[in-house]
Amino acid sequence: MNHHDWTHGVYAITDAGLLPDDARLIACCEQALRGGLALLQYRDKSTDDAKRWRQARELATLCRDHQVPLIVNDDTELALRLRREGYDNVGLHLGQDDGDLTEARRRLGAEAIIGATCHGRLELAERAARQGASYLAFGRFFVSSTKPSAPPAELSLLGEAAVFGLPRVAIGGIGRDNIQLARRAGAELLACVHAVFGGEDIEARVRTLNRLLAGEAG
Ligand SMILES: Cc1ncc(COP(=O)(O)OP(=O)(O)O)c(N)n1
Ligand SMILES: Cc1nc(C(=O)O)sc1CCOP(=O)(O)O
Ligand SMILES: [Mg+2]
Repeated sequence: MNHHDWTHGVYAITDAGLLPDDARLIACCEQALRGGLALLQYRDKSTDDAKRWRQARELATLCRDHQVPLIVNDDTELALRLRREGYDNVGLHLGQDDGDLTEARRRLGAEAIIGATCHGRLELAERAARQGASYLAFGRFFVSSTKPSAPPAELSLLGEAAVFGLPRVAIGGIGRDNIQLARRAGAELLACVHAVFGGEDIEARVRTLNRLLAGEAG
């Protein structure tokens, strides 16, 4: 797939509470894409497979139109099914309990973007890098209303993780007040749910985050 550089910038993650139906999900993601995303993640914890397939496929089409990769959270089978349909812009994000990364890499192929949750632990990052991760996600760094139970991590970890030579994602409470802090600590990708989808005028919200990342005042 021809896509923009996905290794730097705003990484938006969907939330079924904030985007409760297909129309809102697609309209809000389109606004976010217009604001300029490096990556978009489809994160839906429901067990409604038909809905998940329908929504993920629509998002894959939308992202392809914007030349942005769509990352499917948790679900290797769903990512694989989309790639087999020809959506080569689809990747996968795996947490520590979401299945085997080596196996996912084998099944999705060398080109697919596969990210791994590493919480606040360098040994998890080392293992994920060895197993073929494309990026390493650390967090949560700040208070997250989306996932208050996520274990906390120190910003200094981001600098230490440079040793793996993979793009570093910061997640957890990232927004306009702290995005520069996380960037300066070493994160190339700044993952946000609430800061992107938790209010009106999503395109403007993403543009503000991008301006802050570019070092301009928000
Ligand atoms: C970019 C990114 N980083 C971390 C996570 C969290 O993954 P996980 O620990 O599997 O938790 P859930 O998101 O599945 O609740 C993520 N999704 N994306
Ligand atoms: C999905 C997720 N994972 C986290 C982790 O630390 O692993 S924090 C988080 C939620 C991020 O949402 P918000 O930007 O609204 O805080
Ligand atoms: Mg998960």
